[in-house]
Amino acid sequence: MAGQTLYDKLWSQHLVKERDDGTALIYIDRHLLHEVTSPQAFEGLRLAGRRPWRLDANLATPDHNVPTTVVERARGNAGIQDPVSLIQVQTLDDNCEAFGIEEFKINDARQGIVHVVGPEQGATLPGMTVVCGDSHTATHGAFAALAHGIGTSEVEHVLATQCLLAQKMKNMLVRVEGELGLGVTAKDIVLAVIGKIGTAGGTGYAIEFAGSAIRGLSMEGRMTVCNMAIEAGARVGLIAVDDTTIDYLKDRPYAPSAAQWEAAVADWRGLVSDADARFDKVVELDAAEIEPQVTWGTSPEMVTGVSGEVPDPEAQADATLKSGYQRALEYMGLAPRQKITDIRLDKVFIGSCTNSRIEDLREAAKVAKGKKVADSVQLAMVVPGSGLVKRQAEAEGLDKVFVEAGFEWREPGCSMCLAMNADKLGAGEHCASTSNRNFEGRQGYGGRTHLVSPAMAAAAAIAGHFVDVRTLESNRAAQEA
Ligand SMILES: CC(C)[C@H](C(=O)O)[C@@H](O)C(=O)O
Ligand code: SF4
Repeated sequence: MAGQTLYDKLWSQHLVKERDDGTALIYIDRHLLHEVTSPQAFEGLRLAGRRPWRLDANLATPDHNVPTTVVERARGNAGIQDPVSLIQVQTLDDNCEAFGIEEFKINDARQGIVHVVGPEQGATLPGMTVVCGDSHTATHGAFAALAHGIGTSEVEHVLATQCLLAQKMKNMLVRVEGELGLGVTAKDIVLAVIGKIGTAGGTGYAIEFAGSAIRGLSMEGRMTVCNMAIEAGARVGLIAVDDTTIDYLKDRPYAPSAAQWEAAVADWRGLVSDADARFDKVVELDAAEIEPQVTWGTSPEMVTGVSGEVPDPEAQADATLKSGYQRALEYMGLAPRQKITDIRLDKVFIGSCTNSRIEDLREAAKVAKGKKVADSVQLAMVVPGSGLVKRQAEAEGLDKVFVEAGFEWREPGCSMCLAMNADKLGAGEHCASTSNRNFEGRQGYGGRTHLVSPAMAAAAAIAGHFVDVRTLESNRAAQEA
């Protein structure tokens, strides 16, 4: 028998029962909750007279609907101007209180985007099944956890039973070998993967990311990669356990300690695909060939290297592709063959569960240090992923670097990643954004999103248009030498 993939191992370790038709019941170790997808689930429990099955498996925090300005946040929930957002956040608080679920409320220092908070607390651990009513739960797979989004009715089911009806996925291996160029990051890797396989390329698969370029990433970088597996169509992204994983988790509040830590680590070491494991599909990329990526269209697969240009729809032989490109260029207000570096920005957003961790902020600050945001950029904002990321960044003086350069330094939340709170793009505005989705209206009605890495976003804020961050990096390297 062939060896097992990491996904196969995680699946079989959590399988409660599998039927002949392929439907299965799996056990869920960790359930994360936020205000958008939990209200009806709690209501369902209430109507059925049920209680959560295992309280300590649950952890909640509001993120999508929270305001991010200091003034509003100082007022707690009362600072939420939008009535619907206020109801959502207040309902989460009330439900967690009523059912006894731990919640990091709006002004708890540990509050933040649920996918930043879980790993930061060590609430996400290798070998776990992790679910949340949120598609970017794929992020947690960076820890060799089987993690994916679920719908609201499933949130209720998990709350009530700690189990989930699931179907086994196929196995895909995305191997990225070699060394990344200066200034090229995890975000560029995952955008390049999506550019290569498309937004439906991973449908039905659990993607394991492997190869020397992936092993060389920090946990922050690995989370960025797995975060966007869903944008490649795969509900699950995974990375095997190694020393980087283990070092990150040591002494985190929810991680095991003392003798239990040693036992856990011994166990976690086995969370790798066997050498003879078989994958249904294998995709390979050469890290050295990956440029800083910029999306030009209205889907993450509409992406190219910064040295490239907007494609010409007329040059597409495929009729569907041609009309898709035409529509995207029209919405984005871009011309065929326009150089990527000629795209001018109105706003810059550094944040979201893709890129709001400490390393992301460090990379952006490195670029912004001693520079000024271009006059033509109306708003450049940095939104840390959690209160603890914010605190760490302030301890390192990153907030000062940003503020001196003309960026706004905000309170943690999903912010301008999606138009569910006060931070929005106006119609027609171009935004360099470190988030993960760029479809029409994602950041505000008529808004035009360009997905990039934190360093690329910071560089665009300074220049007022996209610039190749590698030229800045090589300048700096030359100066330091
Ligand atoms: C609101 C939530 C259900 C949604 C998701 O599932 O991903 C959001 O987080 C997003 O990024 O679009
Ligand atoms: S930061 Fe964006 S992608 Fe992440 S959970 Fe919030 S809205 Fe979804």
